[in-house]
This record gives sequence, structure tokens and C-alpha cells, in this order.
Amino acid sequence: MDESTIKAALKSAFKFDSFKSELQQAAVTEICQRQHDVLVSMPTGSGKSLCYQLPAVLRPNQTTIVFSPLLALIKDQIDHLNALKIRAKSLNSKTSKSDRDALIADLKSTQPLTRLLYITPEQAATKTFKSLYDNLVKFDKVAFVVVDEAHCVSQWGHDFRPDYLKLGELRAKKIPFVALTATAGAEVTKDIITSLKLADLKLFKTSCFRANLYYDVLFQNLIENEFLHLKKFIVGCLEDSQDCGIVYCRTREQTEAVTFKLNSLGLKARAYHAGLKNTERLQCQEEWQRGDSQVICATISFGMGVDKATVRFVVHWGVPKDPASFYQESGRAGRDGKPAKCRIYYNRGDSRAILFHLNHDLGKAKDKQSRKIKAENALKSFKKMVEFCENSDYCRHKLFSDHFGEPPPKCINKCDYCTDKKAVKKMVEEFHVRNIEYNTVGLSVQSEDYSDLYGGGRKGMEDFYANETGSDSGEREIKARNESNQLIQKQFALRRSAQDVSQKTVEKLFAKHSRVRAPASTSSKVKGLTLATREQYLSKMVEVLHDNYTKCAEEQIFDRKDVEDCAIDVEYGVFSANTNMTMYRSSIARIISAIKRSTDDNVVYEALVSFAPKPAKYATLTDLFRNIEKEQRQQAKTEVKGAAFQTAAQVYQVQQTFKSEGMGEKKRDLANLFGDESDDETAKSKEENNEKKERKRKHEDRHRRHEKKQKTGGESSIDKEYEKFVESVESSTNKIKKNKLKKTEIGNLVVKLLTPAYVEKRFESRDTFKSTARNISHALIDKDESEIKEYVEDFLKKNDEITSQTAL
Ligand SMILES: Nc1ncnc2c1ncn2[C@@H]1O[C@H](COP(=O)(O)OP(=O)(O)OP(=O)(O)O)[C@@H](O)[C@H]1O
Repeated sequence: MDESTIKAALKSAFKFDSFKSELQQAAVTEICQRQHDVLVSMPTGSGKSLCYQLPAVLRPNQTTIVFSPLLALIKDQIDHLNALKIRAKSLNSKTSKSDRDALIADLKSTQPLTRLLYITPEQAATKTFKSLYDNLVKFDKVAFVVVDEAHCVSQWGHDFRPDYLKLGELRAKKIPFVALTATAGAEVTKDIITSLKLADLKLFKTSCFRANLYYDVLFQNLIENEFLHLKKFIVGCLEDSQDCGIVYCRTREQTEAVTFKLNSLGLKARAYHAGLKNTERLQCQEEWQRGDSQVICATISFGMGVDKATVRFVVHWGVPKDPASFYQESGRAGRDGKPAKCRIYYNRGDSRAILFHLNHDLGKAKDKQSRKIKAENALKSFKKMVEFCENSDYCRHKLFSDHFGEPPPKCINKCDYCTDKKAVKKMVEEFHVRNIEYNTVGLSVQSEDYSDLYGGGRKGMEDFYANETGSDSGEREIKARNESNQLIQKQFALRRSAQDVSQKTVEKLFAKHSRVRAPASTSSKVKGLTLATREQYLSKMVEVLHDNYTKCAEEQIFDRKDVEDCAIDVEYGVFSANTNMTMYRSSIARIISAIKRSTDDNVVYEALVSFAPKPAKYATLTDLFRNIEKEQRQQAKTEVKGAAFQTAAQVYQVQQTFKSEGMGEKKRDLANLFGDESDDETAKSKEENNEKKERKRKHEDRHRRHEKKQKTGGESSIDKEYEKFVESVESSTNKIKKNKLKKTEIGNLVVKLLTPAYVEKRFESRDTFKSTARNISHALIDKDESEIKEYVEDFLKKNDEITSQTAL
């Protein structure tokens, strides 16, 4: 068939002036000759469909049979072709009887009008289809047999479909096979060729590199507000009104949650998942196609066959399933050839959950060879993705080139790594440090590591503590230690060359990030103990303590950080009291069991009862707010206890008091309000009386001790200790009195006074707000409450806008 005929059909049937690429043209030309089987391996969006649709149109009186994996995909193709007035039909379980009869009648006629017949591979196995196919072959009415998404034929493929394997049985003389895929690596290609019995094959393959797509990976746990971050990213990607994007989520719940967040942040988003009714799904997809919604938050059920040119971003909210799926899903971006972005917001919790399930699948598949291979492949491919996100030290596009057996592309600046290696390495390092901080050691995660995800699970953490002296826990210890070391080795390797890293180095490096006390002396104090193990035990303790507190405490005064502080104290107690690993472990295990028992008995665990929460350090803004919140919670408790009933006037009076008075005053006013004290004066004189009484008591005490000393001729050590204690208490009380307010109280007060201005956006940035609060607090260290208030009010009056340059 000559070129001009082909070009004319391109224009008349498909309305295109030219081919999308030379490869597309070459593939079409080759297929039109009907001399060879053809395998087209081209990236998503490169126009593979035209490679068989155009030759099909050019075969009058014959029909091209197309095997395609999904009804939705088939529907899209048929709609598209019918819109071009090309007769395409499908035969499936949903085809009505009359349509089916009409279609079969056409196909059995001498000159069928149906140019393309779309079938799922499952349908191909039915008797109806077989007899129809035999009839078509017999009368030489089949132009081509096309296998779309041919990677489904391979167990190595991410979408293996057993029915695809049977398609090779349809081979008949003189009927060329055309296989198309976007995601065939070397192994998959081999499988396609053997399973479909492709012979005398012509291969049309382009590089998988899509230079218009920019890839990057971010870690959710390093982002302060991940949804706001996502929103900003989306807004940055959408320039034109037709622009849109996809956020792929792992679960239906996630699609709903992300949609909700994005909508509340002002974007037009819709959730799409298989749990929706068909009509809802269709409506959702159509809205997105039309451009009525900018973002579709979908599970991976969305997208096969989705052909929208103006997708400007594809986000994976969590880790994609495997490199091939990632390539295909992210490849839905930038099909118009213009720049688009593909981003993973990685979340280790998510990837652990997936690994858990994949390991579980593998465990279940142990007897069935085919299932086992599939499960092994799935696990191996997923681990590649985890590695890609957590430790990538290479170009992001290399993931794909490796997968497709190609040399790495010249990316230059089409991914975060090639654009700024140092920044990516730093981010990865920070991610790992954070994970060490929160106890997740190890990179090569195994199934048992996820037990903590499921609160012990069937096997899980219960074993971890129940059999402390058993080999199981010992093995885990060793494993944790090895993994921790591996991690550090890797971190060192990222910086310079790999080197031997001792446990001491590990501790030194991570001491400042750990929560436990005296981290740097871990291994020297308790033989065999590692920092990572202590952190793990601590996390477990926090978990059970928190559970105990939330279930058993009547009033929830402590927040999670308080509970963690309490656990840190308890762990430190155990750490200081033991010198070897077995003893340390047994003590921790005993405590954890005791906490659990308390929870079962509905009793708050003793360490929590006696725990006095420390005021949060006000080094960070979060700490400051925590303090305020805690005070408010405690305040609320006082109010609720005292107030059986409040009149509106009383409420108003309390509110006024809150507005006009500081914290110390406020408590007294509340007490007045509820009748504990008759008035300020009474309170004052009561306070004075108390002070007098206290002075008298101390004096008598001193006197008694002095007499005793005289009698015994010297001070006992207990007396000395007591004296010291009394002195230290007195001196700290005096200090507090002298400073009037404690440092934390000053910090709280300053933040409280500055907050309205922050809400009004008078501060240049959050950082400016923090540094201003810090600087003012430092400057006013010896001032009392009213002086502080006066200063801050004056400062705000003088400065409408506060920048880093604003002088105090
Ligand atoms: N010659 C051409 N000129 C202009 N546009 C074309 C041409 N051929 C195909 N296209 C368009 O390119 C887009 C992608 O085509 P197509 O859906 O066939 O890609 P694909 O390679 O099959 O992708 P996927 O693997 O995701 O299914 C479609 O919008 C199609 O109409």
C-alpha cells in the first residue's frame, strides 16, 4: 500500500495532517503491508492506537479484531471512533440481544461493515466468539488481530491477565498479529513474543524517556501541612482554564479525604473510585474531561484509556505499585507534549501497609506456583518503588529506562535529582533521621516489621514482648541493630565513600535526634543495647501508655507529648537501673504488661498518676501553643468542676475577666465568681496569713533542727540533705518571685498578645512571628505581666507590619 493512500486516510478518517512521530508513521506503514507481525512499544500518549486503527480503516470488507483488557477502555475507543464515523463495535456481556444479533449478522455477511471489533480476552474464550472467529477466518474476513496493552500477557507485567495467554491460540495463517504496549521491559517483551507466538516480527520501539515530564519525590513527614503543600503545587501547575490533573490515592477513603481537603482549600476536586455507582463515576469522569473539575482524586481504577491532553500534573499520594504502573499512571500527564509534572508525596506508613499485604499474599501463595511468581514479582517491583523513593541516588527517569532495558536518558533537569542532587540527598537524609527519631529502623523492611501497624496483630508485637528471653526477640534485636547500622552506612555512603561505622558513631550521629535520655551513653551503659532499640521500646511504651490514658483517665489533661514525656521518664528509669540487655528488656516488658493490665482494669497507670507534665520548652512555636492549650484545658477542667450552673451574666463576667486580666488574676476571679473567696481583699489577706504561717513553720523547723544539732553535737546527713532541700526550694521560690513570671509564662503571654496580629497577617512570615515572640520574651525576662502587656501593645501600635527588619 502506498504512502499517499495512507496519508489521505490519515486526513480523511482521522482528521490529522501528519503523523505524530516518524515511528508512528513507520509502524502504520509496516502494518498496512500485512507482511509481518508487529510489536509497537511506545510511551503512553504517543499515539499507539492509530497504529492499528488506520490500517484497519484501510481494509474494506474485512474486520480487525482488537483485544483490550477493560470495558471502560473499549467504550472510550468505540466512542472516539464512532465520533469519527468509523464503524467500531464491541461484543461483551453488556451488549443487548438485538445489537448482538445485528453485529453477528454484519460480521457473517460477505462484506462486513464493521471495521473494528473490540473484545475482552475473557470474552474471547466463549463459544460464541470462537465460532464467530472461525467463520471470519474461514472467509478471510479478518484484517488484523490486535492485542492492546499486550504486557497483560506476562506474569512479569504489572497487570497480568491469565486470559491473555490464550490469545496465542487464535493464530491463523496469513492473519498478522499486532501487539501494543507502553510498558514492556525486556522480560515482558520476551513473554509477549512467545505467548502470542509472534513470528517474523517487526519491532517499533521508542525510548521511554518523556522529556516533557518533570519527576520529583517529596516526603509527607517532612512537610508541615501536606494538604496545603499539595494545593500550592496544584495551583502552580494549573495555568490555563483547561488544565487539570490527577491525584492517585491508594484507597477509596484516601480519595475522599484528599478531595475534601482540596475542596476546603478552594480547589474544585472530585473523588473517583470503584465504590461509586457507575453513573456517579461516569459523571465524575465527564466533569473532569469537560474541565468542570480541575482535580480528580482517584484510585488506580481511573485512567486506563483516559485521553486528556491537558493533564498538567499527576500526583501519587503515597507510593505507586511498581515502576510500570508508575510509568503508565504518571504518563497520563502532558500528552499534548507540553511540560507537566509528576510528583510522589511519599509516606512510609503507607508503603509499610502495602508491603505487609504483599508479604501476606506471598505467604498465602506458597503452594501455587503461578500465584507465587506473581506475588514475588509484585513484592520485588514494589520494593523497587520504595527504594526509588527512600534512597534514590540517581535520575528519576532511570527507574523507567532500567525497567525498559534502555540506557539512562540525558535528563539534565527533568527531575529533582538531576536538577539539584545535593538538595535531594539532604532531604532523603532528613527523612531517614526523622524515621530513626520515630523508631523506624531499617530500609529492607520485612513482613514482621509491620506488626506495629496492626497493634500487635496475630503475631506481631505481642511476641516481641511476651517471650523476652526467647530467640525470637533476640533475633529481632540483632536485626534491628543490623538494620540501624545498614542505614547509617548508607547515609555515610551518600555523603562520601562507604566506611565501617561503629555503634558509638551511630549513637553520636543520632543522639541529638533521639527522644530517650542520655542517648550517647546507650551502648556503654547497657551492654548490647542500641539507640534504635531504645527508641523502639519507647515507642511501644508511648503507644500502650497513651492507650491506657485515653481509655482510663476521666479528664484528658495530658496530650500525647506529655504521655511521651512520661514514657521517657519510665524508660530512663529502666535504662539507669540496668547494665545488661536481658535485664533491660525484661524490665521494659514487665512495665508494658503492667500498663496493659491497668488498661484492662480501667485504671490509669501509676506513672501517669504521679506524672507532673513539664511545661513545653518554648523554643518552638508549637511548644508555645501547646502550653497555652494545656493551660486552657486545665482551666476548663477547673471551670467545669466549679460551675454547676452559670447565668449568662456570669458567663459574660468570666469573658470580661479573661479579656482584661492575665492568667494569675483570672484564676482568682474565677474563684470569686464561684464563691470560694468573698472578694479580692479576703483572698489577699488569706494569702498573707498563709505566708505568715509558712514563715513560722519554717522558723520552728529550723529551730528544732538546731536544738537537735546542739544535743547530738553535729548535723546528721539526713538533716544536711533536708536543709539543702529546703534551701533549694526557698531559693527557687525566691527566684520565681523576683522574676514575677516564669520564662515559659512570659513566652506564652507574648505569643498570646502577638497572635491577633499574626492572624491579621501583619507579620511578614511565620518565622518572623516566631523570632519576634522569642526576642520580645528574652528582652522582657524580668518584667511583670502588666509591663509585658504594655510593651507588646505599644510595639504593635508602632508597627503595622512586622518584618525581620523591624526593631524591637
Ligand atoms: N498523528 C497524530 N497527530 C495528532 N495527534 C495524534 C496523532 N495520533 C494520535 N494522536 C493523539 O494522541 C493522543 C494519544 O493517542 P493514544 O491514545 O493512541 O496514545 P497511546 O499511545 O495509545 O496511549 P496509552 O498507552 O496511554 O493508551 C490522542 O489524543 C490521539 O488523538
